[in-house]
Amino acid sequence: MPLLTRIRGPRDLDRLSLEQLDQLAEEIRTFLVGAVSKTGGHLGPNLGVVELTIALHRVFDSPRDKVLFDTGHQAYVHKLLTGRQDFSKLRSKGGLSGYPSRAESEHDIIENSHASTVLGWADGLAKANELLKRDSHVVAVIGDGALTGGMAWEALNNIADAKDRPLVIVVNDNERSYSPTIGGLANHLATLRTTDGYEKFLARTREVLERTPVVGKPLYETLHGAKKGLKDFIAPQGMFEDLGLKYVGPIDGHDIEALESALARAKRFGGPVIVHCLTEKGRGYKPAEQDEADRFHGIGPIHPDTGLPIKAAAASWTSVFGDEMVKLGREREDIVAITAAMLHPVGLKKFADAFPNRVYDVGIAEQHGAVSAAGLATGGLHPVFAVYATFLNRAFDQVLMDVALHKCGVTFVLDRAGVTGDDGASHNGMWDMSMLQVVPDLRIAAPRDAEQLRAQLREAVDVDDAPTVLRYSKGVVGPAVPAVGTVGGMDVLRKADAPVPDVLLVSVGALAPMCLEIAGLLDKQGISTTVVDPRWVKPVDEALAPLAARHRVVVTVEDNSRVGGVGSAIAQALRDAGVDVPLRDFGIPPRFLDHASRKEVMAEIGLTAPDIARQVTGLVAKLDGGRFDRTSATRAVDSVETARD
Ligand SMILES: Cc1ncc(C[n+]2csc(CCOP(=O)(O)OP(=O)(O)O)c2C)c(N)n1
Ligand SMILES: CC(=O)[C@@H](O)[C@H](O)COP(=O)(O)O
Ligand SMILES: [Mg+2]
Repeated sequence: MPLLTRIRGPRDLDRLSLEQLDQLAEEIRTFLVGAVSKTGGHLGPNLGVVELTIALHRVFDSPRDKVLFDTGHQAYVHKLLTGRQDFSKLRSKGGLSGYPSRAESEHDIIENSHASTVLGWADGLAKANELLKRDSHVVAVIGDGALTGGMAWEALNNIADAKDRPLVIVVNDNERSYSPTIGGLANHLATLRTTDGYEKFLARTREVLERTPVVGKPLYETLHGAKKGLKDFIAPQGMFEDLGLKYVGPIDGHDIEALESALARAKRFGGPVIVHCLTEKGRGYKPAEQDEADRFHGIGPIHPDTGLPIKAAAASWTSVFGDEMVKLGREREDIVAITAAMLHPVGLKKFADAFPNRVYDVGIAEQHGAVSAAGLATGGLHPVFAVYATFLNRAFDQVLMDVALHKCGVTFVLDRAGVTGDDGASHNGMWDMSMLQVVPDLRIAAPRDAEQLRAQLREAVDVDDAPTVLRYSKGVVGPAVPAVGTVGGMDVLRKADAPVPDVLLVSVGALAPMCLEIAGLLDKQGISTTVVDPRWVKPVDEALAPLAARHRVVVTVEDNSRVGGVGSAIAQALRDAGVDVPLRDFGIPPRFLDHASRKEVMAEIGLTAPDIARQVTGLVAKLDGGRFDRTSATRAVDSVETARD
């Protein structure tokens, strides 16, 4: 990589000729395939923005000028050009983040990997530049998928209002989110893509007319002056133009010279301007180009020559959900599915194949998805909105005020709940069970294994007068964890072998195997433990308080924030029931977690069996300091119904 290794910062690009820039682009593609095939990551999106990112850093002067990326999954090339070329530990602990990171570089601004926020950031930065009279440009790169998000349009509405506030918006249009981008906007962009750009027409006309003596120049001026009508006729740009935004394009997003020319013009424009670039996701790497599903949007480690995964996919929580949805779809015609531009990742592809007119891809528009679900439910259907837990954050008010307030039977299935790890802070599904605790009548289930996922999904879709939520982890589904009894609606996973058990351990969702391991470790300390799985964690099961009263201490373990999570809700339920048994809640601390593997993050935050067992042992030891009279406790064992044969 003779050229790439010589690029230590964006200014090193200035001395390269066009031929060398094309060579650099090839070197970057080779680098990306070689590096990301080892680590996994967003190969497709980054292969699509090689020339675009080179041109951006040639025309704009980062970090004085701010180069912003929406979602940030397509910022690998930006990292390569801004002094970060060691991708050996990409997305791993201590290695480069898979997204922009302020800790890594002054060239990075937005770390949030939630889509459709870049234009808001750009609007704010442009306003600050204007007010502080700062000589700095703002250029925001937003994908056609992210442009389907409502926040992008809220920002555009503001940006278009300030005709003299410089701001360059680059639409990176590769016609896809994961799947082909949907909706009216996508169709409009397609119109812009397919017509021969007005700019090209004008450039050609100027050439001809300037060679035409006498009438040529005035005629050109007239033509240029009639731009609105002319533009709509030659290259309908209605939407952006009608918003008052200057539109430049469509530009070949793989032609560095054309890109630089368009970006330079946009930079000089002195107001808000959109540069519409046509790119190809996965460009230059056949396996990605030929990947119909999502052009290698996000991959695990692969064989670089074939693009085939190194590890075969094992049964995941997602696949268990997807298969059960197909069965449900056959049994109940009222069941419909919603996805926010993530049909495959949330496991709805099979449902879509089986029931093509009963699945709605709303684009990257989770808020709309939730409100639309309220409409679907009110219209007599039962929508199942499958979405990553962290992406539901932005639809909180819609869940509260549209779905719950109107008692709509909507089921939200939250994939990637809990610590996800390598996608960094904004991808952990660590807020859902806190956020949703405050939604009246909403019920939350946290399945511990595949059988419980199937069962709880069926229970959820049977509720037609309130929202229900299922949440489960990323990746391979855990081992089957059978119940040995029940108490109320809760499953007993392990009965204490003492008449007055020490610990009632409340295990939430997929952490059941770890909780059983904790109980085993406590056994070795002579501490007896009952392990229960509430199954439905909201509302708190009525049998929990009386059961707690028969133990010396309650311990809750959840893959959610400690703040306002299940542990907090159970503590409140015990207080309300007048049961003052000490409670210790284990969960994710309320802080942003740096990227690392899930296992590493869980260890870092102490959500491991040894860590928890150690703390519980200390707790019980304190109780044994004489504060607790064992004889006063009644027998707990008989309160557990013996397991059905
Ligand atoms: C709020 C939100 N919902 C969903 C996602 C998951 N997601 C990440 S990238 C992506 C597709 C983005 O498409 P586009 O903006 O066109 O970028 P491209 O990958 O095509 O470059 C989606 C849906 C997200 N990051 N944020
Ligand atoms: C950038 C983005 O939000 C998605 O591509 C996300 O990285 C996917 O995560 P999974 O790999 O867990 O599906
Ligand atoms: Mg796209």
